[in-house]
Amino acid sequence: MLLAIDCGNTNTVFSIWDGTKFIATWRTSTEHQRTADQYYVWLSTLMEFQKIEAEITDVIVSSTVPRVVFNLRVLSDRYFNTRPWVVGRPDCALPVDVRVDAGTAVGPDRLVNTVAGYDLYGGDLIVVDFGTATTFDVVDADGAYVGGVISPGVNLSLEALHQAAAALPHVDISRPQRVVGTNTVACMQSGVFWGYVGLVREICTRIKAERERPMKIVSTGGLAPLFQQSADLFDEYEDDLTMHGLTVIHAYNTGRTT
Ligand SMILES: Nc1ncnc2c1ncn2[C@@H]1O[C@H](COP(=O)(O)OP(=O)(O)OP(=O)(O)O)[C@@H](O)[C@H]1O
Ligand SMILES: CC(C)(CO)[C@@H](O)C(=O)NCCC(=O)O
Ligand SMILES: [K+]
Repeated sequence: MLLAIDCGNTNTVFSIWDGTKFIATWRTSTEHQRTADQYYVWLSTLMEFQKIEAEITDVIVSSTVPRVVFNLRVLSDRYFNTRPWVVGRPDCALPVDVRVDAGTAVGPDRLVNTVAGYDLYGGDLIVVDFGTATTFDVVDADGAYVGGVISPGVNLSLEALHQAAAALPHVDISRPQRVVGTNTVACMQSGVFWGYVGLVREICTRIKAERERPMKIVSTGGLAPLFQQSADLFDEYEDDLTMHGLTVIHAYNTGRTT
């Protein structure tokens, strides 16, 4: 079975893929100090607890944090006796082209989202991922990643207000009832929530205009459903787009589904 690891700047997600479905998914915070042994203790405890008797034969990693890759490699070598596929490394081929300025190291999560989006919906796509940053990945008609947009993430925006202004509290995002807030928290939520609705709509409209063609918009990431409720921002929502992309890239490189 395949262990797929999606390491973001905030959270790292581990999923086990049996060739047709994910049989388990676990999330932990991303910490580059965590060693291979620590990962294994954590993983094996959860597997035991959930009575999952999966024999991991393959590992694939997408990491936006370069420093964690070393320990994930050791985890794979030492405990699963397999060399991991690492997205973005030359020996891990992608089923799509990457057409960007020379020397640009595109975030592996964005490449994986591109592959996943193209696999599920075909080309001429905008993939919007609400993670630490909110990214827009533009997928050409032939599936190529051709660039995109990086915006500050929703939680990051709220946190920045709290960090920079002495009187602004820590606030969690939610959809405010009204635009005009009558207390500090409501004012902050309104600014970020409705500001974000506008940001997403404006960026997608401009991408479509710049490319002069209709494009399907696919959203993913923890906060995507919150924004989908409020307006017709997206055509599709996928809760585990990145994980799906990892299985596609693994199959492309090995010729096996698991
Ligand atoms: N209704 C909600 N309100 C606040 N936060 C939410 C809500 N729903 C999901 N989340 C948050 O969304 C996050 C999941 O998003 P996702 O995994 O896409 O990105 P991330 O882990 O924050 O970022 P990265 O992938 O860059 O590490 C979780 O941290 C969770 O706290
Ligand atoms: C933008 C993030 C942080 C989103 O996770 C990640 O994709 C990244 O670190 N990207 C590198 C720069 C780029 O994608 O062009
Ligand atoms: K993510």
